[in-house]
Amino acid sequence: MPFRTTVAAPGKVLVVGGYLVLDKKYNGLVIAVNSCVYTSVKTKKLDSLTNSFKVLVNSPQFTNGKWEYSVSLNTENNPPQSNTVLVEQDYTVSKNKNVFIETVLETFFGLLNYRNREEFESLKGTDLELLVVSDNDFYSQRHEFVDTIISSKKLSELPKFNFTKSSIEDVKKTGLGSSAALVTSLSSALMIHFGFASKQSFLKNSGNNDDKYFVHGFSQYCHCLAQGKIGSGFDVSSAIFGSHIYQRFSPSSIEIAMQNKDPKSIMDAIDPKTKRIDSTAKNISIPNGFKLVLADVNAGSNTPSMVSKVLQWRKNNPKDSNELWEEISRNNTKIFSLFDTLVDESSKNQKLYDLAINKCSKTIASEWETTFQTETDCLLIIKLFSQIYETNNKVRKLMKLMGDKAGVEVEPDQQTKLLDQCLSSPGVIMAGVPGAGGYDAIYCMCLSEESAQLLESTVWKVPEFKVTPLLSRQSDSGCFVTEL
Ligand SMILES: Nc1ncnc2c1ncn2[C@@H]1O[C@H](COP(=O)(O)OP(=O)(O)OP(=O)(O)O)[C@@H](O)[C@H]1O
Ligand SMILES: C[C@@](O)(CCOP(=O)(O)O)CC(=O)O
Repeated sequence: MPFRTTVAAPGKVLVVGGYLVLDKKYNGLVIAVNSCVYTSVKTKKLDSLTNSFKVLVNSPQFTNGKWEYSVSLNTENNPPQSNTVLVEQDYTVSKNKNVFIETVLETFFGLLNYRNREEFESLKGTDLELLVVSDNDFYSQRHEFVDTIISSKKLSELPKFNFTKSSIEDVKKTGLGSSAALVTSLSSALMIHFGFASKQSFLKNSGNNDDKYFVHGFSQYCHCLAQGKIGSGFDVSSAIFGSHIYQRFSPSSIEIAMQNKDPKSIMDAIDPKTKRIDSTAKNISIPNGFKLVLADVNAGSNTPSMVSKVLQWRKNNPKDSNELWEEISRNNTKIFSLFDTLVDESSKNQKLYDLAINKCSKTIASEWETTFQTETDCLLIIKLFSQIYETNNKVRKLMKLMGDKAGVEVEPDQQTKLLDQCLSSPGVIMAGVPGAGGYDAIYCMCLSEESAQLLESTVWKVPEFKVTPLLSRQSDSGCFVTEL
């Protein structure tokens, strides 16, 4: 067993396919970002043997960021439970539960005991020390600044893994999927540390493999169990596999395991050989030069209630909702195929592609075709850029319409105003509310670093919009082993 195992798992942005990705018939574009949650697992030998072993979790960015558990065999005899594992929190250390950490630990040590009782028993006389830290973008850093307008330069000068001065329960999150990244990094680190998966399978850019599939299934199961519901799972999928076109898994693939919670049912569900967890992660490249920029808008939204209202509307209006979702899906798919076409065009003629990027990054998207109609050499590429801009705006309108019909502010009017302003800034090709939408976040896709900086120094500085930039950018990588 290694001395210490550390895994980083990225946060996410669901750029295309919000809500539709809940239905296996549709898919979505999820982009992994370069902000990660890191979990480090260390085994500490003790001098004495005890009847259980301790797991000590430390999340130093939070005022109450410590949880302690004792792990032992369940000695209940009515009915006999000798093959189950007990994970009991020591509430003198922290009175609050961390359901995501506890669920992963219970599930993991149940599998460890199921695989090899002696190995489980051998853990007595050791402690397991877990360190969990997250890149600053996962949590609002507004507490560090007195002025309301916060620049990315000031954010970049903060210490890494900055103390939030808040409890984990009260911290304002930014929507990057902290629980999915936590569950994935913790699950991966434990599985590698105890030999359920190989370190080699999780080297950066190691590609997809059976070990990743296995840890993906385990992480999806734990995340759903901890949340008490089965979402689409796009966030755990991108935490494992990075950016891709995601199609959800069948909820039935983990329902029995979630009911029984026994190691055999769990292993049956997540076994890489049977591929019962039938989600797909199709690689997609973000076209050269496209820069994803994110911002936290100082307002909140309640994703679960938004999701339930939309699904209720869909249930009550099957014909209308199917027609609308089919139209949204056609446009989503058009964006995916335009991305692929642009990737081909840039590989065919990088010089011409870069010329088109250079021209369009200095002009507002609505004027590209008229401004450059005589630029015959790169006009094809410019028309492709325009199609992405127009198609994404069409998707925005259709998603806003869906929200109006379902009584959900998917793209509230004030977000519409902000997004339209963003698209009036030179070089901004796409803008939208990611995932479930609402008031709390926006993304933009810019054609150059300069256009991203201009956007931040103009539109995002308008006090009315209450925008705080995030530092995250798109990343190619899913979770990977690293050192802290
Ligand atoms: N660094 C961390 N250390 C320990 N637990 C964490 C950490 N980050 C997240 N968590 C766990 O994940 C929970 C947040 O999950 P929740 O489902 O509320 O948000 P989320 O949808 O993942 O949020 P967001 O997408 O905004 O990041 C926290 O309450 C905590 O239990
Ligand atoms: C609305 C939904 O499709 C996406 C939610 O995305 P986010 O948590 O708002 O980033 C729900 C889901 O896919 O589980």
